[in-house]
Amino acid sequence: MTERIKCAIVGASGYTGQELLRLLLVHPQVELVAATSRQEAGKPLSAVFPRFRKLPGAELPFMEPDPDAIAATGAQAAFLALPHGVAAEIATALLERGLKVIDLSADFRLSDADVYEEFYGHPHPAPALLDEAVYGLPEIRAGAIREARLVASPGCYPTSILLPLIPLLEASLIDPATIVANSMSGVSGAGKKADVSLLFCECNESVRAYGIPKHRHLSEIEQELSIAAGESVVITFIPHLVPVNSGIATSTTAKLTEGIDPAAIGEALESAYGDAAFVRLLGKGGCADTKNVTRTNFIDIGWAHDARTGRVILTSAEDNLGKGAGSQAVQSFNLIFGLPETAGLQTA
Ligand SMILES: NC(=O)C1=CN([C@@H]2O[C@H](COP(=O)(O)OP(=O)(O)OC[C@H]3O[C@@H](n4cnc5c(N)ncnc54)[C@H](OP(=O)(O)O)[C@@H]3O)[C@@H](O)[C@H]2O)C=CC1
Ligand SMILES: CC(=O)N[C@@H](CCC(=O)OP(=O)(O)O)C(=O)O
Repeated sequence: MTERIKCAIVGASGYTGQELLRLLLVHPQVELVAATSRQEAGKPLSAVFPRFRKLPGAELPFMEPDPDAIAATGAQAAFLALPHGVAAEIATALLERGLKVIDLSADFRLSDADVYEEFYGHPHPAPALLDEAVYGLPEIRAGAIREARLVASPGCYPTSILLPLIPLLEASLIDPATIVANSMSGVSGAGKKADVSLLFCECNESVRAYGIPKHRHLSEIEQELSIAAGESVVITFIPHLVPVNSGIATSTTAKLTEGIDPAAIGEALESAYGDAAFVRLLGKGGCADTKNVTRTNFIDIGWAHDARTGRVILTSAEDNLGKGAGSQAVQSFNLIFGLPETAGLQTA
């Protein structure tokens, strides 16, 4: 049997950290050697998360997020499930110690430090690493991810918007100036923090838009759409909070390019993702539903064309903690280490 790859999860007590624990504790090619939390340091994983009791590795104690101590465990790769700002500092220290880093935060997703400062409100903590970081959408950048030392795993909303749109923009099937994306996210998307607006009675049985008109995810969405379109793209993005634990449903519309047969939409999606392990195409008229993707690494995508308005309608669904965060990061990890892309991720 080949040696298992030693992995660390930094920020393992939060929501995406817990999702990474769920996947990596049973990943056939991984040995989890470090899991950090300042608040839970010293306690075994199983004491903090009883759902992991009796799984191999569940008695590993949480440790402090100290880069020297993490490197001393022999970890070859670190998943960072930390707040932005904090992640960049720890990433720098771990890269210096020879680890590969898969960062779930927004710190390395933007290639321009000025755009980071505009959207995140503080100067970038490690601008020298921005050129090297690879935006970790495996369906689009598998080749670069395989060679990467530092992967910036995409945000949850961006994944659900970018994957349906990129093939259409690359083939000039839609007008980039007309894109509108409405997304609905479960509450775990906000992380495991005390915040009055996230209390049960503030969210349950209620739906609200937020973050308009310039949610911070617009920065990476527009960056990646602009690359696909070969021109600067600016879109309207309206996120909503819905009373479910996890899952993102996104509905995106854009005008079909004049003279294009609507059937080209389905053909472009099929050509881009027909062989993709984790993209499930629902075809014309298909409406993606979060209940089919939660706790998986799948994203489901459907499409329609409204002849009355000339607009294409795309629907997509993913788990914000899965394809939108933890499992997508594991998909990149698999590519970096030359494992089957699906290793440890075939859950339903
Ligand atoms: N939730 C989601 O759906 C998604 C989240 N993301 C991004 O992933 C990252 C993690 O998100 P999420 O899991 O939701 O966050 P949580 O708030 O749930 O967890 C944050 C984790 O980081 C640790 N942490 C917090 N502050 C520090 C610090 N200063 N130094 C070291 N460790 C710290 C916490 O543990 P402790 O305080 O005990 O140290 C905890 O383990 C964020 O950047 C988020 O934006 C990306 C995609 C989707
Ligand atoms: C519901 C909810 O609050 N969602 C979060 C998205 C969190 C996230 O994915 O953060 P990054 O990708 O930027 O790391 C938000 O809107 O801020």
